Amino acid sequence: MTTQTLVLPAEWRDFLALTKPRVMTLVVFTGLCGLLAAPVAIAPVLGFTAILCIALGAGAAGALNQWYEADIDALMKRTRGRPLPDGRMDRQSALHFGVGLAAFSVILMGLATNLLAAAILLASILFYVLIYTVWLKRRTPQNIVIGGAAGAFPPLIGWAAATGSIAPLPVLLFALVFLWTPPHFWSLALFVKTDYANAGVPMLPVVAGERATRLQIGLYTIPMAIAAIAPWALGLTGAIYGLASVAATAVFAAMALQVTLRRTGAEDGMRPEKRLFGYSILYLFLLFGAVAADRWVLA
Ligand code: HEM
Ligand SMILES: CC(C)=CCC/C(C)=C/CC/C(C)=C/COP(=O)(O)OP(=O)(O)O
Repeated sequence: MTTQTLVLPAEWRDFLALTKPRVMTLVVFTGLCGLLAAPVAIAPVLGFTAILCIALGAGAAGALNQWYEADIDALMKRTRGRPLPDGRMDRQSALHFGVGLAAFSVILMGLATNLLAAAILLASILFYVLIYTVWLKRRTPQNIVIGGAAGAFPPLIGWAAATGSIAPLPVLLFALVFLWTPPHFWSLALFVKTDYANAGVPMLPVVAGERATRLQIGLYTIPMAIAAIAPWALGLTGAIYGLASVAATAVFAAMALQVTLRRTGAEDGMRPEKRLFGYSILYLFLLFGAVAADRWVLA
């Protein structure tokens, strides 16, 4: 299989895989909801273009991330089937694809909407590729705390595309995704710890151990919950978001508390950790859906 694929040119499916399409659906959704929550109606064609640019920019960032880390991806079970470590694509194609797509997305964003949206899009691509992937990921277990900011920019980009400015609501949505990232990632890291240890990536459970990681999940959930409920508490959103954020955050907090209080997950195959990780994704979909619904359903 590998010998045959080595001589084949990469297929479009491999280029698609390079963009990490599953993770990026939520990134794009938060951008879309940031755009929809803005108090001005953007022309549909421009709104669509802005979201397309976020998708292409996020995809470009994913491709450049895979270009840079083909070596560690080859060492992890979860990632070794990706186009580069599996030998289905050469590194130069991935680099050209990533740089080309990044440039295209930022330029198109600037032309279709405004410079502020284009600048934040460029900053998030650079942040994910340079700050997270190249600089922090292999050096410190705080990699995802700082680097995670990259994934929190899309609501700001969406809002900026619609309004040309930023405001308290998208800043709080940025804070929500920023503070959500540690519990999201560390709950997963608890059950794929061996993979990271094998690849020599200093993720928190590898470096500080399981107990410390569980505690950090619990600790980050507190400011995350405050950021989640703040938009409603401050009167920036309405009842739909208020109800959704309080209910969904209570469930998140209960799950995170369970994970925090356990000493080990050895006896049940890390079921609560897997449940928290899965729910973390649904949680952001729910909250961002509610922000947009509040503006459009109750308008
Ligand atoms: C530095 C920050 C983050 C790290 C290290 C991280 C890491 C991961 C990893 C390793 C996975 C496993 C599955 C896979 O590779 O497909 C995953 C899944 C996922 N992440 Fe994150 N993540 C981060 C931030 C985010 C952000 C900001 C979002 C969206 C707003 C997000 C959305 C998702 C989604 C939707 C999945 C599930 C994908 C699937 O169904 O396969 N992540 N994340
Ligand atoms: C332009 C824009 C909006 C960019 C957003 C990019 C971004 C921060 C996306 C979410 C984070 C993500 C895919 C983390 C994967 O971590 P990893 O790279 O360590 O995962 P891996 O081990 O699966 O490669």
